[in-house]
Amino acid sequence: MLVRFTKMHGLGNDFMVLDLVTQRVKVTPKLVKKLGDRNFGVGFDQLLIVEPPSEPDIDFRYRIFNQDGSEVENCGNGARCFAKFVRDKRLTGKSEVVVQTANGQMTLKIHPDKRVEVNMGAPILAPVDVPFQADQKATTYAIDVPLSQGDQQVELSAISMGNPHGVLIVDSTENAPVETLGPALEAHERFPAKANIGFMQVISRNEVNLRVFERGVGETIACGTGACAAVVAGKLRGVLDMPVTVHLPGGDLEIEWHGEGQPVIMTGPATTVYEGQIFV
Ligand SMILES: N[C@@H](CCC[C@H](N)C(=O)O)C(=O)O
Repeated sequence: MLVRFTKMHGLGNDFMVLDLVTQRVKVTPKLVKKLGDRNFGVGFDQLLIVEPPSEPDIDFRYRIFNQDGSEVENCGNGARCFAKFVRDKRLTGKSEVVVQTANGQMTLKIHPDKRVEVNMGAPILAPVDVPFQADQKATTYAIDVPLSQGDQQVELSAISMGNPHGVLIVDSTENAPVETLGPALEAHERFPAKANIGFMQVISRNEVNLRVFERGVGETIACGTGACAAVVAGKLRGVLDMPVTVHLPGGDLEIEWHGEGQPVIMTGPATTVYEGQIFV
């Protein structure tokens, strides 16, 4: 069967977007892995699926698969591309749409300057809901990380933006041990659903550098939910004021969060690369 798709990116975090409002495809982990292969398929960090809503107050259902075939709860950069996609494909005439993810709702708003603002909802801080194994809620947790050269202790904040994140503060993102600590923490036993791991360098109270080792992918050049989790961690740790510019290897995001119970607002670009068709 020939399937239409669009290749997009949000600051270089790249996506294959499938419209399952007007076409039918059985999406399996095996198919996702095949399509996500950068040598034998289309290649992407995440596959984004646009589906009709299951409730009347929602515009679309938004599903996300990592390159390794796992279905996940959220993708921030993908959300901005989702908004551009449904407008460009005339699946909606609205410039503000409400989407349903596996873990909640998000509102996506296209600005006149074409940047997309996403209301990501309130971060989840209770360890059991991240999920993160801890006796009680804290701003940071000290955890032992088994590495081939011996155990290392790190301090991290455990935050869910619908999907689980661990955020570490480092002196410099350039020299951060992303390749070693990233995979070890992603699969750490205290994150039972695994986690995305962010390495944040605080430049000033309104500016940070960030690298993210993404669950199910590896290091990507931008992670939207990772940027939101990092800003939440920085505010909880008393080192950031709002708004915050997050410099990721692929470009900048503007993030705002005003405290517990409040939604995180993320604003940034969404880009279409090309349209394609592939036999599945
Ligand atoms: N690239 C993303 C996050 C995608 C999902 C993540 N890898 C997970 O497994 O939770 C973003 O921009 O937020």
